[in-house]
Amino acid sequence: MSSPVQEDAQDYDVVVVGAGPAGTAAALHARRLGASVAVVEAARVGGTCVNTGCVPTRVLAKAARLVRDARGAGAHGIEVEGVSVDWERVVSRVHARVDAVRAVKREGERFDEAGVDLFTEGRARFADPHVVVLDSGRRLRASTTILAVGGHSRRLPVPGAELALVPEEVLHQPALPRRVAVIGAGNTGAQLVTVFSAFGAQVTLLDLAPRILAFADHDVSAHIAAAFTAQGVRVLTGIAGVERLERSASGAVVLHWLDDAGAATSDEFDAVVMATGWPAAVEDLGLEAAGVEHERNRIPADEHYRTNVPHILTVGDAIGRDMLVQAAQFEGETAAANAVLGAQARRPHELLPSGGFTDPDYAGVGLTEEQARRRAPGCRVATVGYDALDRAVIDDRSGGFLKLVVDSGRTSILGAHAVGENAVEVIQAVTTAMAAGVELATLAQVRFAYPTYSAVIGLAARLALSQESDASSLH
Ligand SMILES: Cc1cc2nc3c(=O)[nH]c(=O)nc-3n(C[C@H](O)[C@H](O)[C@H](O)COP(=O)(O)OP(=O)(O)OC[C@H]3O[C@@H](n4cnc5c(N)ncnc54)[C@H](O)[C@@H]3O)c2cc1C
Ligand SMILES: NC(=O)c1ccc[n+]([C@@H]2O[C@H](COP(=O)([O-])OP(=O)(O)OC[C@H]3O[C@@H](n4cnc5c(N)ncnc54)[C@H](O)[C@@H]3O)[C@@H](O)[C@H]2O)c1
Repeated sequence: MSSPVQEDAQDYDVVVVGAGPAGTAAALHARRLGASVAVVEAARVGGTCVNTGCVPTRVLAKAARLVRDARGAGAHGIEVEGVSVDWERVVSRVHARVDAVRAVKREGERFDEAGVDLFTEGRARFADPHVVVLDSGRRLRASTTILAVGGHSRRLPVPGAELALVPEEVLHQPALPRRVAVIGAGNTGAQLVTVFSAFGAQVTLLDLAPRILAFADHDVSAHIAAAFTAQGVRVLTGIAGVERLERSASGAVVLHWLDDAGAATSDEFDAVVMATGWPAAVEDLGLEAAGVEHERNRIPADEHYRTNVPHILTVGDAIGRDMLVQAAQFEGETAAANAVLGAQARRPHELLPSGGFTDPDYAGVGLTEEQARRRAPGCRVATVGYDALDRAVIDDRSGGFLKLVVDSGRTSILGAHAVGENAVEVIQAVTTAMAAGVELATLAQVRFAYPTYSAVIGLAARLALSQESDASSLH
């Protein structure tokens, strides 16, 4: 498609819109490949992950874990008195840690050092298929544009939704709410539940889906739901819908919903948080002016990250597929190679470990047991409970398990799913083995340092190799 003449526009080989993990990776890689590159960021460099997503959430998860450990210290003979949460200081620490991570990542400086022009003059929107205009009026013309605009939280379209918080607003609250409803039991909602619950709030978790963490392996989802319930969280899955929110005379928020039997129900909360999804930031991007087709929640892309307009690519959360940092970075680099070299690269492999920092942690990689039973008939499953793991017993953290899903010949690992202390790190170790093509028999012979959580991998691999029928376990 030829570009109309724009005398006043600055020319680049590649313009990247959005400087989150996907856009940053795309811009730096395109520059490494020799392109002239501009990156446009409307808010803070680093995007959702470092500024309002993974990093703040992880700081809160650490604080929640400290509260739990302080409350449980008596069992170790250590008396800790008067554990209380100073919300203001928790929030200050979150901001300080975000700044510390930003200082290490140095994204702005890295653009500068690499020779990438960074423009932070507001939002970019297409004027035509080759030109974006910034809020400042600056015009950038590109041979290729990579859209790495990410997504945003959303309020449900129900009356009174403005009374609810979205996740990034939690830190703006002047005080810790005492009664909290979290709507949405995905990764975001589940992590908020652990934080609020550890900090002493009464928490209700609601979801339309029949189970929490609906994308996770069934056993993971069931274990986390049971742990939440044991911690005093009210877990309401399969609700028929949220109807409306109102302000009560006392200033509380009244949430009205239809329960799993369709009956009208309501309760009062000090805060209602909507963690109900993450649509792509397509509003006001001028996609129509560029001829880029999009859906309400995402910008569709082919396996090479091209939109329907071949010189406009899209990566990261905007595609609405994996929505994880570890996916965004790979996608950014792959799209940059396709943009600059005219290559037809795809993502290197399908393995994408992920997890959440709830109490207990959960994580997974590859096929869930349900997926494997559909796609790989005869597959086998070996589950080892943390109660068979010395380190977990030593630490008195024996709730949890590692499940390995292997092929019918007991050669390849198809998936791994864990709940419990250090579950995310355990799954990362299995992912490394899977990515290296390590066979089950080799994994079973790996020596694991004693006493470690990752030793559960060796136990599960040996169980998977030895068992005559599947689904036996060391629980
Ligand atoms: C609460 C929370 C916790 C999370 N925790 C984790 C975790 O632990 N691990 C994990 O892997 N993932 C986590 N995620 C997901 C992770 O943050 C995203 O997958 C990742 O940030 C996606 O990167 P991205 O570059 O595609 O988008 P983003 O990081 O959202 O970056 C997009 C950027 O584009 C900018 N932008 C948008 N439109 C325009 C425009 N028109 N002009 C200019 N700039 C624009 C935005 O300002 C933003 O900076 C979490 C998400 C949330 C919400
Ligand atoms: N630790 C991590 O890796 C991490 C943490 C947070 C977010 N993320 C990623 O960010 C993205 C967004 O996550 P998220 O949890 O915000 O969204 P999500 O889309 O993953 O989950 C939203 C949940 O809200 C529920 N929901 C939607 N409408 C509802 C309604 N009307 N009533 C009740 N429930 C309703 C859905 O059933 C779903 O369970 C995901 O892809 C996620 O993987 C990752």
